[in-house]
Amino acid sequence: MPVVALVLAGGAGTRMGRPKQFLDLLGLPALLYALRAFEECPEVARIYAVGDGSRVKNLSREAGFSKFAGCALPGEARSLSTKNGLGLLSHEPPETIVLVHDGSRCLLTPELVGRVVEAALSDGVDGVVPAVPVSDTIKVAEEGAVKETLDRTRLHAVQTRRPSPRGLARGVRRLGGLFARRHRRRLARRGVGRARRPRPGREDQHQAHRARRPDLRRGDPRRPERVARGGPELSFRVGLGVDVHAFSEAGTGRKLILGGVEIPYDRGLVGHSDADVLAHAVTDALLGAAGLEDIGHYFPDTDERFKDADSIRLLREVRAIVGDGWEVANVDAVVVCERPKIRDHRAAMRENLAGALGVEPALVGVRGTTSERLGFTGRGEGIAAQAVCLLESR
Ligand SMILES: Nc1ccn([C@@H]2O[C@H](COP(=O)(O)O)[C@@H](O)[C@H]2O)c(=O)n1
Ligand SMILES: C[C@@]1(CO)OP(=O)(O)OP(=O)(O)OC[C@H]1O
Repeated sequence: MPVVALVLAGGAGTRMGRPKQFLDLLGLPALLYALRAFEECPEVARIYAVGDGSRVKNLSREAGFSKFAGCALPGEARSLSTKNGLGLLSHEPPETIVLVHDGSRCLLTPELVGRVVEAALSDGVDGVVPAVPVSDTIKVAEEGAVKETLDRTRLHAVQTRRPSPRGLARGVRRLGGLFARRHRRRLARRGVGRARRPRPGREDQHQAHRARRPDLRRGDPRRPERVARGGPELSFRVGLGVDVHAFSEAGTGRKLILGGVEIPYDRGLVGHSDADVLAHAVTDALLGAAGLEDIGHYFPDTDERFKDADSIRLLREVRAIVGDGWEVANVDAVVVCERPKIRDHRAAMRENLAGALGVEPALVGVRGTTSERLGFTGRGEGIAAQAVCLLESR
């Protein structure tokens, strides 16, 4: 019975901000590992894909793969991509087993593919999913209250999409992919048809962003975030922000704003905006971590729109510019001045900054220090602030 793979590689990576299947993993795109697992599995005769045809084809050619047989365009939804892919299989014999796989699940091994095929070939099986037993305690909660603790001996965490619907190609040819799927579901609702059988998977077969291979532990220089230096493919990025503002003369009525908090003091800081030196340092740290331009690029001090601007609002705008592909792991900031002492305002500052960043205040540190009367901060001429921001890709 022929076995073919259909690798879905057309996702835009909306949640992560870029296509996961092309993330750099030890110098190679994640997708290549998924394709290789099928290439090296003797049971698989051909590999089809859904995605950017020329990119997938080049990847296969450069890797010397011999089984690549064609690529279909992605659809707007995952189900439509699968349908497009299944459309490529019209010339395959009706009894073909189709291994449908998500191309971003790159730690698949030829052995696991082989085990799935073996299970799919056994009698009475309609489909197979690789899964691992759940080791966590799973509770059902409603409105914050625990309702039930599930019996985990019955639970399996499924590691990939439905990989081997036997005869699906035949169904697709006759009925169209979506109908075939709906048809199957209707039968299942009625209790007709055969259940999909979970197949023992391996914990390390998860998607790229959840990879837990024991040989790629944190600190190992081969971990993806370490090897892809400097490029946009890093999983973590750090940024540093530094800012300085001079004190106004006493009695001008200029407010002193730090981290969005108005601090009672006889002098404020001079600036085009509200001169919130702390918010500016955090903003630049965030921009730096995201590999973007600096604060002055987005909010020029020649633009009247930013005259006396609320810098916490500007930080919120920058957080939106950075986008959902990055999660703020944490921020830490230091304010340098002899006076005023900021210790009583730190909690409010952390709350304001965290609110603009869309994270919990616990992830934003703010501390104050003097410069032991040295330098311009020591002479009370102004305030300096520094911040670091760590971003983690989603
Ligand atoms: N602007 C400041 C400066 C200092 N603090 C607090 O005082 C502690 C001691 O500062 P040193 O510079 O003398 O080490 C510092 O750890 C802060 O708790 C402050 O709140 N605001
Ligand atoms: C936010 C802005 C807007 O003019 O604030 P400024 O008060 O000018 O502060 P600075 O830190 O010198 O530069 C950042 C500017 O983009």
